[in-house]
Amino acid sequence: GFPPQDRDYHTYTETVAELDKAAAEHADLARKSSVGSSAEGRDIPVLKISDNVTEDENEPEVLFTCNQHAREHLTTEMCLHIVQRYTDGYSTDPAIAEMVDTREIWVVPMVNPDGSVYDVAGFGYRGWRRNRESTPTDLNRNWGYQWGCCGGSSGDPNASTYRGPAPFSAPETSAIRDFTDSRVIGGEQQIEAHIDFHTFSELVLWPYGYTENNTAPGMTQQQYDRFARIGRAMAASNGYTPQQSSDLYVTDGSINDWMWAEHGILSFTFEMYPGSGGIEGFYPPDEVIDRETARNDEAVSILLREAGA
Ligand SMILES: NS(=O)(=O)N[C@@H](Cc1ccccc1)C(=O)O
Ligand SMILES: [Ca+2]
Ligand SMILES: [Ca+2]
Ligand SMILES: [Ca+2]
Ligand SMILES: [Zn+2]
Repeated sequence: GFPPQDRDYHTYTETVAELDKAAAEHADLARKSSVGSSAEGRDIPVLKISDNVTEDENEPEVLFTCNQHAREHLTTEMCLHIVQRYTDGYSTDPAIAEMVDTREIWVVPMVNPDGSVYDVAGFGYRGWRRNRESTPTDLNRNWGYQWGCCGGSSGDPNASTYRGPAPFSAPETSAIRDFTDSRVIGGEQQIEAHIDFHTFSELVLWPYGYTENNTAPGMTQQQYDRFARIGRAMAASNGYTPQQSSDLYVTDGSINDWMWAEHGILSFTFEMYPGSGGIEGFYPPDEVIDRETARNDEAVSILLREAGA
């Protein structure tokens, strides 16, 4: 578990309990289900938030994924903050109620539960990034669009950016893939927009990551411009720096490239607080959780509104 001075961070067990609590306290708005299991057999839960939550209504759907990278624990808090805000806030905030009534929101607070558990299981933080397969995979290099194409990942099983032996070889990425594929109804992908939360550097990133070109097959200038416009609007609200992800460095097999190219989902990465630092940047004190999760409230609202536009 977390050390006493950081006890406000949620462990896997506490995260699952939070989702169960939200579903129990707001049975009309929130329902927990599973997208599958991790390498070590942990359930990977997803919470759906919407009015008439047991009905699949014809409303734009939006996905939030967190904690692909084990040590990036602030992202789990970000997803749990979204859960809390859009359930508890329903009865008090008309803008929240409007979004919950007219969208279907999916939240996956822990994509990589095994890695998250492992990172805090020792006598101090382990700085762990990948999953906990026998040969650990960097989940954010294991997605199947342009997998391993372009020097944006490693084929070395010992490397921190090891892409795995094949696309979707990791149970965690294949679980989220299957869930996303299942949201194609009548030939139409119901999910319109997505944010994958990471730490750190305070950035809003959009695809493609595999190429430094702004346009490429499956990304026209108009589509790029829409990513940039929305990315810049979100960054203006939280003070992060907006850029194409390959402006940072080239990555291949990232979640964003697959979500966009495969499903046409407006998919962003947020790199949260802090803006800079060394390994300690992955472990901000729990005192910053409330401030640094609420910092993204407006950006989340922007994306939810854009999904219905
Ligand atoms: N969180 S991080 O330190 O691993 N950085 C991310 C940054 C990133 C995220 C999505 C596409 C390209 C790059 C990574 O996957 O390398
Ligand atoms: Ca503290
Ligand atoms: Ca609904
Ligand atoms: Ca629906
Ligand atoms: Zn990350």
